Amino acid sequence: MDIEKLIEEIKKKKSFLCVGLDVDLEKIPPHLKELEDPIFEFNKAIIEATHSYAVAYKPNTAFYEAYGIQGWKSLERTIRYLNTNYPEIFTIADAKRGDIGNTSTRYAKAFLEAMNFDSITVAPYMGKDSVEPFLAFENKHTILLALTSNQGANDFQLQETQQNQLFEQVIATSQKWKNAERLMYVVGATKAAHFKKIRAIAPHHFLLVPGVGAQGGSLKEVCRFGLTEDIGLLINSSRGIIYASKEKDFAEKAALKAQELQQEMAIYLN
Ligand SMILES: O=c1ccn([C@@H]2O[C@H](COP(=O)(O)O)[C@@H](O)[C@H]2O)c(=O)[nH]1
Repeated sequence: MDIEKLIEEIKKKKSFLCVGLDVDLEKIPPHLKELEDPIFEFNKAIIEATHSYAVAYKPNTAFYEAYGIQGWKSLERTIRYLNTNYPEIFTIADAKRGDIGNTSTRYAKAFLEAMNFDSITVAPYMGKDSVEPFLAFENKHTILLALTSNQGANDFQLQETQQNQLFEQVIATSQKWKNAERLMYVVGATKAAHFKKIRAIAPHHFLLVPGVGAQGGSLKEVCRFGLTEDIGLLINSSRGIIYASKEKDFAEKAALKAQELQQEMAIYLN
């Protein structure tokens, strides 16, 4: 999907919400567990209930890989369902890959070609030649981990180097790489204090922002400096939406949570 289509969808829905599909069989309603593919059935119900409030879906691959071959099958059915029924919705494989170039190409093929996701999250630690194979895929997007939402971001990303903090170098340097126009960045909502600085280095790039909801990040604080003329934000909430209820009304309750966030977003878009 090209970026203009994503922006068009955001404007149409007045939403820059990304719903995280992090399915844990221990948290889904018991009646679904009797079905042949409970993970897919759960996702399908969540997608049907929330798609009018969301412009993106982000399955974190760990939640599927944890169930072996059956998990991969559920992930494949989920992405196929989205691509078939809602091709206007942006899809993110939150896989956090990255390796020597030769191997990165295979990761890129797996998620961007075979599974046909619109984008994939990538770790920047191995540098340019580990990221460029992802950027080579036309009409696809690479979302580089810049400043993550967890406490451990202090260990490396927020370390002062001679000129600035390490995450700032990641953002500044990666913009010089080939096909950097297809680059986005992950920045945690829990790091709202850094958004002004980030926008000074990356004024136009889209930021994927996890950490609203279960991790306590503030949508309002993120929007204060994060929003751009072309919106430039995708705000993810996973547990806060998909586990709003663990009973039979789970999809209904998820829709209410998604709508709540969408309505707040519509205010900031005005
Ligand atoms: O910095 C990061 C990068 C990725 N994530 C992922 O986003 C979701 C957040 O889930 P919630 O349930 O809304 O907390 C999850 O898949 C994380 O692995 C992140 O949280 N922070």
